[in-house]
Amino acid sequence: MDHGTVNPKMKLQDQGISGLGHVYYNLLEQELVDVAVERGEGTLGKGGAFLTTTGQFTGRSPKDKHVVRTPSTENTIWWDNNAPMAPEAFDRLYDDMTAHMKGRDYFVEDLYGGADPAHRLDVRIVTELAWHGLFCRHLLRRPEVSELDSFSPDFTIINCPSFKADPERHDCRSDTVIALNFDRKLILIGGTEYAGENKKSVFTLLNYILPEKGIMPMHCSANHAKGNPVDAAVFFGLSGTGKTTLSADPNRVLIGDDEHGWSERGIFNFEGGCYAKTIGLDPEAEPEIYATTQMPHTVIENMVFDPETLELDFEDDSLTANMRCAYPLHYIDNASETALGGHPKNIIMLTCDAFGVLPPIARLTPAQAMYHFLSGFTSKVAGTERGVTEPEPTFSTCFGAPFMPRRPEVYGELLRQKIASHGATCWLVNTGWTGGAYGTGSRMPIQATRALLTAALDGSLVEGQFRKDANFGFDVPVTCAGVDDKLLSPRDTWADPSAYDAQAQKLVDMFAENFTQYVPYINEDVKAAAIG
Ligand SMILES: Nc1ncnc2c1ncn2[C@@H]1O[C@H](COP(=O)(O)OP(=O)(O)O)[C@@H](O)[C@H]1O
Ligand SMILES: C=C(OP(=O)(O)O)C(=O)O
Ligand SMILES: [Mn+2]
Repeated sequence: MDHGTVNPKMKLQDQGISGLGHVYYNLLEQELVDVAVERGEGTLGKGGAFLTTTGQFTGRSPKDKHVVRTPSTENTIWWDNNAPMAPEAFDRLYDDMTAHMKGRDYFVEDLYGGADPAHRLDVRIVTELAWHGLFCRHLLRRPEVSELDSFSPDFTIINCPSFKADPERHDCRSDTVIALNFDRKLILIGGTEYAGENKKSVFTLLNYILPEKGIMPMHCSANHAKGNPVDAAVFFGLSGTGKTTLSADPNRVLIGDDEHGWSERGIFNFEGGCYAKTIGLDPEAEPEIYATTQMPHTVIENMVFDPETLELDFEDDSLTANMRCAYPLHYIDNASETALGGHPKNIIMLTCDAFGVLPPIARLTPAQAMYHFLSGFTSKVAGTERGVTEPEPTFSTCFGAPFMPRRPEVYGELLRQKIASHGATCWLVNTGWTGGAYGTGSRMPIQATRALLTAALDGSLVEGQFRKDANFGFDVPVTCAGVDDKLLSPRDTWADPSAYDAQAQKLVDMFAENFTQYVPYINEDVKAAAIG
């Protein structure tokens, strides 16, 4: 087999990493699939997809993620949210990991994050698993072949699942570790095969770097109106709230499904691909995403399949509810070629409310938007983090606390300024429960969410009538084409309205208690928008 398509001038030994077995530089998708199958990392699936499992960990390990504490990060990192690691411990981790790597084969992919050339970050990913290289080629962005020869990474990520960290030596919590060192421009990942750690560590990196350039990094999906990139929308949301599902809208152009920046020029995707959950994926409701599961090189992670027919089982969650497929953006028919959009006209904050209290959509004033952005109320859904087995209500600030190295107000202030300068309309959308809490009610019908979003984005919803919500103070439409009026009034969807009132009051109190931490940092208008 002809390995190594583009050998960059800068090799791993030029970065001080030597003694490895064979190093494969910048293999392309088909070669990575072939090598991965040859090495027994997985199975060739229908249509040329690659099927694999990740063993013990099938979701992120947020508690094992560390940031190295040095004079340069001491005052910039939000230490309440990011576990520190001593620089000497990181140095030992690096030495031990690179010693462990000796004699083993590795895959290097030179890629970048950020579709806007002015703000892109060149990242070298060194992986022990060939299919992690493939995953990163899908999820990150690919330089032109002509750029590879002179590629010089701004940051290097080493992902070595067979390496087990030692909490004593490495100042970490378990044998799984994700360690970000902003001074040494290195990220080390060990002890987990879950591919999502790769992309979310690049995201965390960009969340650290971009605010200093005045760019708002966002845990959101994005799309724009057909033929009109200026009419863009972003959909903030923690994992499982519907970013990927709702941004793939046959009537709009997909910019990206998970991570974007908002600069003075508009929005840009950080990534080049999508990472969709496949549990219960319905070919009728989600035809675009469904189709990718049988396309060449798509990575199918932790799905049960029939070994004879290779038929995927979209219902069997015995490995995890967080089963996934990863594919490049262009696998979705109506994806943007540039991955760029204008300043968003609409900002949607997705919340998966397991209490069944919040309405399916509400319009927010800029101050209310800031309140909800800092609060980040939603649920952790099953499987996306270790130990989560049913929807677990949480306040995840910026709708992505696990990926925010800086204090929430840093991101909040950037968003506030951008909304004020560009006049976006803001919405809160509940994709969680209706008719009762998790256990008694049901998940919000996707068709209803889609109809509400269509009306919000085409401008028709703002033209209609609204009621002010007694508990939360935001405006809720009373009617919308294609949606049962009753659904818009959550109290009426509950069998027992007084039980709704009690649950709503509980949620109001939770909001109030959670928000006290932000009060010292916010403007008067946001204080006035506070709930409870
Ligand atoms: N009303 C709804 N809106 C969005 N997603 C929904 C809704 N009801 C159920 N779902 C399911 O919730 C999951 C959302 O996951 P996904 O779109 O991957 O979220 P994210 O990209 O934010 O992690 C999908 O499995 C989707 O089918
Ligand atoms: C990959 C992830 O992101 P999301 O579920 O938001 O797509 C994750 O949270 O591990
Ligand atoms: Mn997603």
